[in-house]
Order: sequence, then C-alpha cells, then structure tokens
Amino acid sequence: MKKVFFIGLGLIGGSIALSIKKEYDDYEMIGYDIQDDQTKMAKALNVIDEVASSIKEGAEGADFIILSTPVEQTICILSELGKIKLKTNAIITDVGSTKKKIVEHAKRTLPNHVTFIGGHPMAGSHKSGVIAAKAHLFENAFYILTPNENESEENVNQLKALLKGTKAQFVVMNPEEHDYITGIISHFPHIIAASLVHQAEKNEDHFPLIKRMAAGGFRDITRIASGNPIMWRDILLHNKNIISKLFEQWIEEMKKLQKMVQEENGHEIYTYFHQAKTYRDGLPERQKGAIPSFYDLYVDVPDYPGVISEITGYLAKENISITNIQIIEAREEIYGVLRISFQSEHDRDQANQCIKKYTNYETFIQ
Ligand SMILES: NC(=O)C1=CN([C@@H]2O[C@H](COP(=O)(O)OP(=O)(O)OC[C@H]3O[C@@H](n4cnc5c(N)ncnc54)[C@H](O)[C@@H]3O)[C@@H](O)[C@H]2O)C=CC1
Ligand SMILES: O=C(O)C(=O)Cc1ccc(O)cc1
Repeated sequence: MKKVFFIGLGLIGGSIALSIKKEYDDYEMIGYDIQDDQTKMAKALNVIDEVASSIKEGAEGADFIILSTPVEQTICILSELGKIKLKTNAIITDVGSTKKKIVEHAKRTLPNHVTFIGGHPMAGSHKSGVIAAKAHLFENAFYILTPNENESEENVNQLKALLKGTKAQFVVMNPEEHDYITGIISHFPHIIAASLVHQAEKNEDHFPLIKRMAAGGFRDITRIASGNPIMWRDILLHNKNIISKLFEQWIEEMKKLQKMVQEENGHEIYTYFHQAKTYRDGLPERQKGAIPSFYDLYVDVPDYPGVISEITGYLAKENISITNIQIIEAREEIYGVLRISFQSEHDRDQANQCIKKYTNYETFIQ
C-alpha cells in the first residue's frame, strides 16, 4: 500500500485527502497538524486513516507528501523535511497560494533523491479548518502545477494521477508567471476588499447606519475579506515584489479616476465604467440562467450526472415548483453550484427545508 502523508489538515489539505479517498482505496492516508483538534477531527471524519505524532514519523516511508499549511509555515516545514531521511523517489507537493519562494526553498533544502512539484488548487473559500473540507471543492477549478524545468513528465503524471479525484483542470506554468497572475486576480483583490471594509468601519462613527446598510454589492465585493488573516499575511509577504508593483499601478489608476471625478468629466467616467463592464461581462466563469429570477437558491452539490434529477425528485415529492435549474461551473464567488429558481420566496423557503430534510448538501441564498 502506498502512503500519502498530509501536513496541515485544514480546508485545503482535508479536501484533497477526501478527493483521493473517493478515487482510490489502496492508499494509506496519514496526517499531521500542529492543532491537535484538527488531527482528531480529521480522523473522526475519516479524512485520514492514521495520525502521525510528528512530521518525521509521517514523512519517513511516505510515497507522497502534501503540504497544506500557510505559506510561511510551508517554508519552515520544507527545511524540516530536508533534515529527515525521505524515501527515494518520494513526490512532495504543496498547495500554497504563492509559488516562487516555496519552489526556490524546496530546491535549496530537499535532497536530490526526492521530487518537489509546486501546486496551487485555484478554488477555496473564506472558511478554514477540516470541518469545511469537501471532496468536490476543486471540481472544474484550475489546479496549477509548477514543476522544475527539468522535471520528468512521469513524475508530473504521477502527481496528476494522485490528484485525479479533485476533478480539477491541471495547468503547468512557471512560479513567476503564477505569482504575477494570482497577484492580480487574487492577492491584490484581497487587499482592496480588506481596505473597503476598513473604510466603512472608519466612517461608522459619523454614519451609524453603515453597518446595517452594507448589504448587497458591498457584501459581495468584500466577501473575501473574511479569509484567514494568517494565511493572507503570509501570502502578501511572499509576493511582496509583485504586489508592490500592483500597488503602484493601482494608485496611478485611482489618481486617474479621481481626476476624472474632480473635473466632472462624465464622458471619461462613462468610458471607464463601460470598458470595465465589457471586460467583466466577458469573463468566462459565470453562466447566467435563461430565465431572470429573483428567488434563487444555491445548493452545494458534487457535479455528477443525475444530480439535477436527484434534487428535482425531492422537490417533486413535496410538490414544489421550480422555474429554472442550472449547474454553475465556477466555484469562486459563489457558495453553491446548483442554482434553482422559484416563483416566490415561499417556494424557495419550502425547497430549502426540503433539501435539508433529504440531503446533507449545504444551501445558500445570496
Ligand atoms: N483557503 C483557500 O481558499 C485556499 C488556500 N490555499 C492555500 O492552502 C494553504 C492552507 O490553507 P487552508 O487549508 O485554507 O487553511 P486552514 O487554516 O484551513 O488549514 C491550515 C492548517 O495548517 C495547520 N498548520 C499550520 N502550521 C502548521 C505546521 N507548522 N505544521 C502542521 N500543521 C500546521 C493549521 O493548524 C491548519 O489546520 C495555504 O497555504 C493557502 O495559501 C490555496 C487555495 C485556496
Ligand atoms: O474565497 C474565495 O473566493 C477565494 O478566492 C478562495 C481562494 C483563496 C486563496 C487562493 O489561493 C485561492 C482561492
């Protein structure tokens, strides 16, 4: 039996472990986490088979090692792994949101008889901990791999095979390109989201209604600010150079926009928003329902054939009519992947109760 050793049993480590378990029953899954309660919970939830009492104990004899800790911890753990007698040809990977520092550190610290392939599943949520882990968290999401230039295809394929159960789309790129892209689409937006929350909070003394009224758009654009502050602190520190460049670009952009507003240049403001709208509307992830509906329920389900009939079957049993049903493929921005539309709020509430009665799927109303 091959051994997979997980270091860090939170949302991402737990989700990967579940996806491997779902795909294969001939791997021994061993886990370690500095938080005892996470390890115990992982064992109780059957996310792992065995608990290792230390990194050394789990790493010796492991065929695969998956590091799923905040990125600065990943650096420390790589140093620790460098001092342990690892199995020849072991494949080590991580899931960190930054790649350059981690890949460079792995090159420096790990022995030549093991392989390190950087990894980053590009999906997740603002939730933490193994309790939020799901086997289907990465379904349809991009999963970036950053192997060294001279890495054998066989090793990359072995890792892809291990991670097959994630049902993610693998993309290979170099760590610099990865950090630039994620800097733009993930790390910098996190900074903006957090800064908008601070701006609202700072103005609350003068306008106490802010908190109650900050629903809708404000909630949407700031959702990611609820992410784990340790994880995000580490990401910013790792990607400092690229984020510094993005700060400069952003400040220039804000100055340009500020000038348009100060000069009351309606034409330029319109063009600015119009261009942004055109680009945003052309993004591939979102698929809009054919029927416009205001009473939507999102159900977080695995994307398998028959899932729609399963859900509609329960609703039919309870005589609840729906106006539209659709699988949304992107897991970012939205919590549930199945969108069901109803004619009234009453129907939607009934459906919510019905799905909770027959299934364990999580439901959300946006
Ligand atoms: N949360 C998200 O949406 C995504 C996160 N990532 C990356 O995944 C990694 C893990 O994030 P999450 O699973 O969300 O965080 P999490 O907070 O749910 O889990 C991290 C786990 O690592 C453990 N840990 C911390 N230091 C450790 C150490 N020295 N030894 C052993 N265990 C240790 C913690 O106790 C915790 O259980 C981070 O590097 C993050 O950048 C990647 C994609 C998405
Ligand atoms: O909550 C969300 O929408 C996210 O953006 C989750 C996320 C966080 C960190 C990553 O490196 C990738 C995805």
